[in-house]
Amino acid sequence: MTKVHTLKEQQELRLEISFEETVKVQLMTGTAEVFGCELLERKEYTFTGCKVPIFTWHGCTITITGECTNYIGEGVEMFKYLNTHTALENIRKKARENTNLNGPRVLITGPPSCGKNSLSRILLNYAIRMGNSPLFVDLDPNQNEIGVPGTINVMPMNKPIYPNEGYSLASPLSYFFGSINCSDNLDYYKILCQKLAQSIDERVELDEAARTSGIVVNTIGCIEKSGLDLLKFIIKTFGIEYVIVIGDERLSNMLSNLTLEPKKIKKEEEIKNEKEEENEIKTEKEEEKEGEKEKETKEIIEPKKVQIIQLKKSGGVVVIDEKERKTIRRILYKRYFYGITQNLKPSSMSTSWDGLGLFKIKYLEQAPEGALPFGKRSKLDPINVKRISPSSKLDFHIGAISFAKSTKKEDLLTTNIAGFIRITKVDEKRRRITYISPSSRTLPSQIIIFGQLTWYSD
Ligand SMILES: Nc1ncnc2c1ncn2[C@@H]1O[C@H](COP(=O)(O)OP(=O)(O)OP(=O)(O)O)[C@@H](O)[C@H]1O
Repeated sequence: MTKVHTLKEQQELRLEISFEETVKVQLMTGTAEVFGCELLERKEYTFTGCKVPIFTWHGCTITITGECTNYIGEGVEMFKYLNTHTALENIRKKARENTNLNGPRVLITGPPSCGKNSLSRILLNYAIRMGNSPLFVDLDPNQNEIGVPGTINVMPMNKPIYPNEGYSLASPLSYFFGSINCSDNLDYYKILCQKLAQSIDERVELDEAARTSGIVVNTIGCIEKSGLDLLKFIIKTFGIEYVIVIGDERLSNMLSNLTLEPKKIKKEEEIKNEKEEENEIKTEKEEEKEGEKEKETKEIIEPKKVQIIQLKKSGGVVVIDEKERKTIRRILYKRYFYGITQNLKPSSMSTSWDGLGLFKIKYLEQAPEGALPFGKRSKLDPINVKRISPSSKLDFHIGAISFAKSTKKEDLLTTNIAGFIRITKVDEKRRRITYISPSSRTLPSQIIIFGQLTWYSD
């Protein structure tokens, strides 16, 4: 059954489509966008198992074919989201004009299901529409938008995130945490965040588009106690200058006094040399310029206050319960192995396990602080990995193919990942492993790391 919906300016048609239904959407007249990505007129978009807001700035007519819950709401928050984008765009403009300045480093936080991921998409899409190539950092191992669950990732974004396709899995830089909960090993999670942040700093140094476009960081929804400490750690590690807090004034307050240590400090010697070079008699204009330069250097050296931007949750955001999250994670694995539109067939391969290096990350139970004498930390190493022998216990496990150059613990745990396989069968008698992989080529590395991730059904 096809239904026509007419939207007035700044209204939003909100669709809630179950995993069993498929719904087709067509923009017939006017303009409309989904999470900031414009819909093309008359193009048919197919959605299944998701919540989709179709927003219009100036009014439109849309047809919906298929069964779903839907209603029209006022997209009042979109105006504030657009204002936020405009402010970020101004910072990018300044970065393009002045190589001493960088594009904005933005982090989005708030309680679970408040619209963090949706706002990340909106800000990324608006930035891309203006010709920027921001880096998108997804630090949520529970429901990672870029990679599979259990990973944290960064990806340069230079084409829109299409409404029914999500993020292309083209070239993310992935680190394998191996669990969907950061709290399973906070120390290890933090080390991976540091590695990711370091890679971003290196990229920003070399890539002009990344330098001026900045980064957008999506975080986990845990904001109490250790979650709050983790959030502060992430803000410092990634040098976040702008924190967008959705729908939680208390959190805004808790983050309000954060400062960043200066990253770029000009060495005294450098400054002295620059001054010596310019020891000629100066005109008034030159002196003025010099004053500005000194001010700039000073600004770089002084700790910078993190700015908090408080935004309201959109009226359309839907709370996702644990059962639905589980289904979404299964879909994310399926998307990895079967392609975004799930029309690819992964290769089923078999290999001898001789020559393979199989490792498992250990998630040690850490002694609660209260159980230790005051001021003492547990002596157990919280970050560990051990070599394992293949056994049928590995069936259905997700294995990360590591780029590690050695089997030293540090290399295994902190090297980025080439991709993933899912073990389908371990034949202990014949010493062979059967697995599926999105690529039919031989494994790019013999080192495979397992965590706690399994995927049972296709
Ligand atoms: N305006 C809207 N209308 C309808 N659905 C929406 C709207 N905004 C967001 N949603 C849906 O609400 C759900 C929750 O939003 P989102 O995933 O952005 O929240 P989140 O804070 O990132 O969640 P979490 O961090 O807990 O995983 C998603 O399914 C999203 O598609």
